[in-house]
Amino acid sequence: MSEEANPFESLQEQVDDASAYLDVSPDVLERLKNPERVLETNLSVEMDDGHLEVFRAFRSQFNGDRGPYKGGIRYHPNVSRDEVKALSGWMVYKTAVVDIPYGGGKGGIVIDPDDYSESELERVTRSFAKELRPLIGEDKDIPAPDVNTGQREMNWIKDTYEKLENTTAPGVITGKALDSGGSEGRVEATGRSTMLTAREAFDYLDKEMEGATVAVQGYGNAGSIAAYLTEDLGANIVAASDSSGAIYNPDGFDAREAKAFKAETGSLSDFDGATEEMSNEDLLTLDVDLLIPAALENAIDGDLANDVQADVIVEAANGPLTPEADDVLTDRDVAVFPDILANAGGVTVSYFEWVQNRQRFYWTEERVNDELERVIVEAFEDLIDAYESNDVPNFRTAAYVVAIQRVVDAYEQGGNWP
Ligand SMILES: NC(=O)C1=CN([C@@H]2O[C@H](COP(=O)(O)OP(=O)(O)OC[C@H]3O[C@@H](n4cnc5c(N)ncnc54)[C@H](O)[C@@H]3O)[C@@H](O)[C@H]2O)C=CC1
Ligand SMILES: O=C(O)CCC(=O)C(=O)O
Repeated sequence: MSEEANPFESLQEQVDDASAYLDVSPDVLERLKNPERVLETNLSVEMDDGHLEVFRAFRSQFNGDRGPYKGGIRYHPNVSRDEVKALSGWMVYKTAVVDIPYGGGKGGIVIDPDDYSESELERVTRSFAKELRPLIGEDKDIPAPDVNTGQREMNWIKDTYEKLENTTAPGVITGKALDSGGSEGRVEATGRSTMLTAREAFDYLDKEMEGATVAVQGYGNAGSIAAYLTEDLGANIVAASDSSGAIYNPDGFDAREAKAFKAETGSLSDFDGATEEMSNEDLLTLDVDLLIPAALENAIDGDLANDVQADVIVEAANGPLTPEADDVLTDRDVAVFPDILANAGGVTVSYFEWVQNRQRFYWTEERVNDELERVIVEAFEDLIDAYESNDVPNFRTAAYVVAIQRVVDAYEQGGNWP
């Protein structure tokens, strides 16, 4: 196994690769590769037994040329400054490729939420919200969920912000519960964009989705929903994994039942729809029609990429392939459809949530899903146009060509400000 890639360096390499196909000056390129600012703070929080614990937390505001900074907040022991910088950069190019009026940001706390009670997590989250308060706002920076955060944490942040500001501002954060100003369809939105990208990709590549075999790495919000929506298209989910291991059934299993089993027991192991258990690495190298990495960065590195047998990869996770893996898979003609499009449903429906919050007028789930489908299909078409009209090596570079041009246009149209 090669040395773990630094996600921030991976992002920078992706931007460099695509900029070579565009007329971008070296100084503008520096802007495109580095965050505008990063908050790094220590949260001192009282635990249930009275002792104080300190948690390192970050918020990176990468680029705001196209609108307010936008992006999730992650709770994970491996959160680092460089990871948050990378994730915030990917948000810039994600919001640009689907052409919604946002920049990119991301935050995180170094914490394993499984080790803390709900009241401790609430105090940690409210403490982070207090630190974030000067930076965030409905027109400034709008956080959202990511790994290990969801409606509960978003509601705590909204409540803290509104109390400190003595106002109502539901659009300060997205991914909220419905009763707190959330949007229909947000919970499913990330997986839905992965399904839509896979559907469009199979169509473009003249592949049949009916009966296609699918393996999903990471069976959380993004992965499990991508799995059952792809199953609804006629595909056969044959393997899935979470942090405790992978399950497999060559004849396929019911993706919704697997999700319900994990929700009930906390893991996929012993799910009776599976015929065998396997390692996470074995799942990633299964001979399937479609592989959906939906866990964390660097799931597939250059070494493992040589063993990947899937025909098509659609990335639900952010940054699951290292640049070396990309090179190997490009050489091996494996079609990779990138994260910045394939998981953009989350931020797109976050945008719809924010629009609804600003208008105090709420949409039906059908309207949300129809608008999301329109956005993803149009973005897919833009990506294919860029792929076919530039001599780019793969779909990722094509997506960045589209996205970078939009960010550069917005920056240049802004004129000079010292
Ligand atoms: N939740 C959202 O709206 C969005 C999430 N994403 C990305 O999707 C990915 C997953 O996020 P969520 O589904 O929200 O998180 P989640 O916390 O709901 O689920 C993550 C899943 O990955 C599993 N996992 C962790 N390490 C693993 C490993 N080494 N092998 C296999 N499984 C492993 C966990 O057990 C869990 O089932 C992340 O890269 C996130 O940034 C991207 C866009 C939006
Ligand atoms: O919903 C959002 O605003 C951002 C979701 C997110 O963090 C992501 O797309 O990686």
